[in-house]
Amino acid sequence: MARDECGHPDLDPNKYDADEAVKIICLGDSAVGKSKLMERFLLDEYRPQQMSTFALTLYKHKATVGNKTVLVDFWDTAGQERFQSMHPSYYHKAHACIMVFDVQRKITYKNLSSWYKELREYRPEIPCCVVANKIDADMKATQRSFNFAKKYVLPFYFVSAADGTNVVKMFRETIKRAVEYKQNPTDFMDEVLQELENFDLDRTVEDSEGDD
Ligand SMILES: Nc1nc2c(ncn2[C@@H]2O[C@H](COP(=O)(O)OP(=O)(O)OP(=O)(O)O)[C@@H](O)[C@H]2O)c(=O)[nH]1
Ligand SMILES: [Mg+2]
Repeated sequence: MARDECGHPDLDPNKYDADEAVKIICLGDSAVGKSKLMERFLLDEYRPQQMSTFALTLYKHKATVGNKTVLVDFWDTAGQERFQSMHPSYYHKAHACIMVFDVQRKITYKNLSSWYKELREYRPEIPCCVVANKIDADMKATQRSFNFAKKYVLPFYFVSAADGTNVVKMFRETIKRAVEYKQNPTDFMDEVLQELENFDLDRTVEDSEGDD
């Protein structure tokens, strides 16, 4: 696979006429609705059939944050029945994470701690949010309290991929946080990467100025 200057295969903002590029990953047990949420946001479409994600699906999306055009790479993978580790490359250089559970299946909420633990092993500092999906099927769920998000001070959303409740809001806020993180990383390695990217950009500008 071709690698670009940011080190991501295909995540080169110049190629897509964007000012910035971010990678957002999605975690959670199988069948919690990760793929349906992406479909709802990206295609404004919801097909109710069950089809588990096989390996990896990548979606590209152009967003606007402030006055900047942002290229977003969404990574969607199958959540598996029991918790199993993701391949480290899934986490590699991610700028934000969406963690999903199904309000109708308690086990998927319980398993958030395993997902979160693994996320923090690879990406200790990136923004992460917790998403309670399928509230259309259980409206009472919104009255229950889910303390996981409070415990780790993470934004929390009640959503429905089926009827669209809160989906756009959740994705937009996550994209914004991903961009903020990329521009002001708090993880040492990410700071270095951002410096290198800025350095490359400066050099490109200087090079093109030299051409005149
Ligand atoms: N009622 C309801 N059902 C939903 C909602 N979102 C997803 N589903 C259903 O839940 C099932 C699983 O959805 P997927 O999006 O495929 O789940 P996933 O998390 O991507 O699953 P894996 O790819 O196996 O990890 C499908 O049958 C969907 O129709 C929702 O908001 N409400
Ligand atoms: Mg899926």
